[in-house]
Amino acid sequence: TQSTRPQRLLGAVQKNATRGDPRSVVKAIDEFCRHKEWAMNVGDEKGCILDSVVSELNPATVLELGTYCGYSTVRIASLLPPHAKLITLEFNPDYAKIACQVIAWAGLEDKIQLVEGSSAEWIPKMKEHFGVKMLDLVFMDHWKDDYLPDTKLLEDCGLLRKGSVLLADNVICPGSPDYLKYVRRSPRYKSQYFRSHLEYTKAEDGLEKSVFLG
Ligand SMILES: O=C(NC/C=C/[C@H]1O[C@@H](n2cnc3cncnc32)[C@H](O)[C@@H]1O)c1cc([N+](=O)[O-])cc(O)c1O
Ligand SMILES: [Mg+2]
Repeated sequence: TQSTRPQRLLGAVQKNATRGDPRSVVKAIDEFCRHKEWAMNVGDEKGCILDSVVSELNPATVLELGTYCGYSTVRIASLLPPHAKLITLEFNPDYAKIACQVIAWAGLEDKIQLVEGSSAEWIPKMKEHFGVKMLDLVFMDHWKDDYLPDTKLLEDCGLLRKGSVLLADNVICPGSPDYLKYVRRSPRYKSQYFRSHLEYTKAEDGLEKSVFLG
């Protein structure tokens, strides 16, 4: 039977990356996507912006929406301090299976909790189920139409505190216009656009970093 692109991406990790070395896993995926098959990872260029936001924030609790193959999951988790936790939500079981193996190859299972399920279902369960008090960082990279409703859900569930950071991928391409308008207009956020390019291409894209002001 035919393999899927995520399966081929995992194969490239297992072939070219060193077990337990997250940076080699990130590199292997970027090489695969740049030279073999494009895939919707945040990628190396926007990934550097992601790295700088994570490193500067030094978050204890991170939520990622949309794991896909686990590229940004591994990228973020490799920069977290010792007792920090990253919870990542993925509702496609096939993608979740691949991401789980990519995370294991990177040796980051102890820092990452991969949950197979939807943001709508699991955001309201964050506190009771994971003992999460507040989220320091939310990385949004799931369906672009869900960025805004999920942001409002995070607010309503009391998961954001003064200083919590929302970092959204693809605010230009494919774009999330309603989300962008909301965070840029709302007095409750201080928003900043980091201009970059769509992963592995020359098209414009960027990340929007929005600090919740409480
Ligand atoms: O469409 C894009 N991303 C959508 C990503 C979606 C991923 O998040 C999961 N998901 C969705 N709602 C969910 C709710 N809850 C959990 N997982 C969820 C999907 O199963 C998928 O794994 C995209 C597209 C391009 N592009 O150039 O076309 C570039 C990018 O960087 C992109 O991120
Ligand atoms: Mg993306």
